[in-house]
Amino acid sequence: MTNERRVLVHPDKQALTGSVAARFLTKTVDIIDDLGGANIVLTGGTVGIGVLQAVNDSPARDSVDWSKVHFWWGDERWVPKGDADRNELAARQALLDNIAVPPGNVHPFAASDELDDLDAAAVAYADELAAYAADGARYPRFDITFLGVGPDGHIASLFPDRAGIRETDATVVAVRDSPKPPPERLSLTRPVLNSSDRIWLVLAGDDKASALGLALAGASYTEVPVAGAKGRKRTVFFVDQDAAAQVPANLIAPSY
Ligand SMILES: O=C1O[C@H](COP(=O)(O)O)[C@@H](O)[C@H](O)[C@H]1O
Repeated sequence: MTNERRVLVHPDKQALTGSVAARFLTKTVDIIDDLGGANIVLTGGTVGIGVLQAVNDSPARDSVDWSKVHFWWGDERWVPKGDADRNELAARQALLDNIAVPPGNVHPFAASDELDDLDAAAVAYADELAAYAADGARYPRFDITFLGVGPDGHIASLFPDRAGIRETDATVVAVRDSPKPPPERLSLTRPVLNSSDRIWLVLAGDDKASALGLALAGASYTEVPVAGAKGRKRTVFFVDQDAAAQVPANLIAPSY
């Protein structure tokens, strides 16, 4: 098995989200068969939530034993629990509220009306990760990590030329200077994201083409964070044609 990065191009965003949803359902069933359970890291963003909606709409949705799946988040915006900006809320509305996942298997970051302090929320999530880790580890084995990608190349809440993307010690960072609103956020760090067996990046639209092209051309991950995303076994970019506009043809794998 190779862990080279692959780019799978789809005609449009709807085809992309449907295809990723189908793969996700099949792969999750396989992971549960092999390992007894699955840890999935979710993303916010338009395509990430579109994938969850497509999973929800799939006739195969209930082929997964959701009681064996734990859901985590790669990042969260520091807003109140019911705020429309919250990645957790969007994921719950798109999928999690509609499947038989036990509440204790869902691991959201704290919200700004639950804890006073952003640093305390980062520590709380680091503790939650550690509570589900194998002996001696600081976070669980992650099977699939979804990442959206911003037009500036950010992944999770790790932004270009900010401290978070350089962090290699902490598992969770408090972000206070996000160039994309809201400014305060929480994020897993790059080593934790990259510990995942599979990273599935999901992005669509011509505003993402430059970041994707630069990342695949070898840009520095401190300048284009998506360039530094690499899973232990697989790293797949699921993109639409618009986002793929600057991807070298030799990197595009057949997707069907
Ligand atoms: O703020 C965020 O943005 C990115 C990408 O979002 P998109 O709407 O441009 O696809 C997302 O991956 C991240 O989780 C989120 O907090």
